[in-house]
Amino acid sequence: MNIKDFGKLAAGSISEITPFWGGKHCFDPEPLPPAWEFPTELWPLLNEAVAQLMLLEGVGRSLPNPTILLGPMRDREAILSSRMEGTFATPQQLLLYELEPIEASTESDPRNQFREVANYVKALEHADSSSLPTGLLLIRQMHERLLDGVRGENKEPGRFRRQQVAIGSDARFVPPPPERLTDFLDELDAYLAAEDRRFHPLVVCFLIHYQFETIHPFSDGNGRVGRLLLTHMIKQQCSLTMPWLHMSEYFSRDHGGYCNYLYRVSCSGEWQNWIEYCLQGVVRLAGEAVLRCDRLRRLRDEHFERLSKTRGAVRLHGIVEGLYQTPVVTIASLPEAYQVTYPTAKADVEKLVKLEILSEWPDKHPKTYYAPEIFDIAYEGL
Ligand SMILES: Nc1ncnc2c1ncn2[C@@H]1O[C@H](COP(=O)(O)OP(=O)(O)OP(=O)(O)O)[C@@H](O)[C@H]1O
Repeated sequence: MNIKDFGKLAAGSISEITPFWGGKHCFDPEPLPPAWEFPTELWPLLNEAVAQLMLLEGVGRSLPNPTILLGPMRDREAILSSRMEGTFATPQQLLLYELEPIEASTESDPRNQFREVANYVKALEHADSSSLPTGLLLIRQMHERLLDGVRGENKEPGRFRRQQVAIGSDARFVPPPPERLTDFLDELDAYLAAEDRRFHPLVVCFLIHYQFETIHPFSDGNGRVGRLLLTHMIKQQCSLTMPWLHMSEYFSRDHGGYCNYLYRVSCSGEWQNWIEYCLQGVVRLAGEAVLRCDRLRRLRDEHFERLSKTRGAVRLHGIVEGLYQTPVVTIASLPEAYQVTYPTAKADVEKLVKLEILSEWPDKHPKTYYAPEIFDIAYEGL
């Protein structure tokens, strides 16, 4: 860590630590809230971000079935947040792994990565269904789910770190040492539980995201858990009915830029730039999510229109609705989910293929079908 980067306006202090591969200095952040005032020139952007978020909430709430939007958004978040940290799965690999999770046999087996991405989805779902307040216990549970069953050293699911870490192979940033972690985490926990009326709740989420990443409480998974927490906080702090907004898609468009904004807060207290950058992301992503939702809703109407001309439409409706949650099925996966016999499930799939709602995925055994039109909208650009 280049301590010359840290000036008088730094959002914390540099201190000496026991030398390790990343040097002999670390950064101790000041507890939240920062000694910074939200500037009047950011009000129009904040208003626009909140308006876009509320529009997304309205569109989401008006959906006949919220999974139309939530399923694809969760998957996109899991894929992109993991990709930022070098864990890769394509949408196809994620969906097929979820359909049939086969354990990885070695650390280098790519199924390890598919599992981590699938775990990310589970961690999002866990946070959403948990009745725990947003605090350290929930954060540990998210970490536990994220790294559950993943092979590799230093994973320690659900445990705060007991060793020094550094960010980047060049140790560009060194978080506080493990012996001071409890103090920093207790302060963060207290801030999470408090209601800070000095800042808009949406702004509070981004202050906390910075603080969490700067403390870096785990030996692995900090980037992803920080962004899982961010999704959850945006829902909670902004009183959304569902976690509609996920920020990784925005951060991943310029990973270096995102990390630089975080770094500049530490070095020179550049809260304004960080918050402005995040609010711009909210405007952009919420707008994109509204459009995606609109396209999925119109496609759903069109699918139901196609179904209305077919016998057995009521049962097929249920299957098609399920495709908006997960656009991939095997015949064998249907009988239990829809209380039908295997021959009925087979006939249903054949009807959906005829209606061009399902297509067979090439070279898959057992035969696997997916909904190409849903897939293209849900995973566009991934
Ligand atoms: N200068 C910085 N200050 C604070 N946080 C930062 C800084 N630079 C990057 N980060 C955060 O740290 C994350 C990466 O940290 P690191 O490489 O240690 O990941 P990790 O703990 O292995 O987590 P994961 O397994 O999710 O990658 C980034 O995605 C970003 O959220």
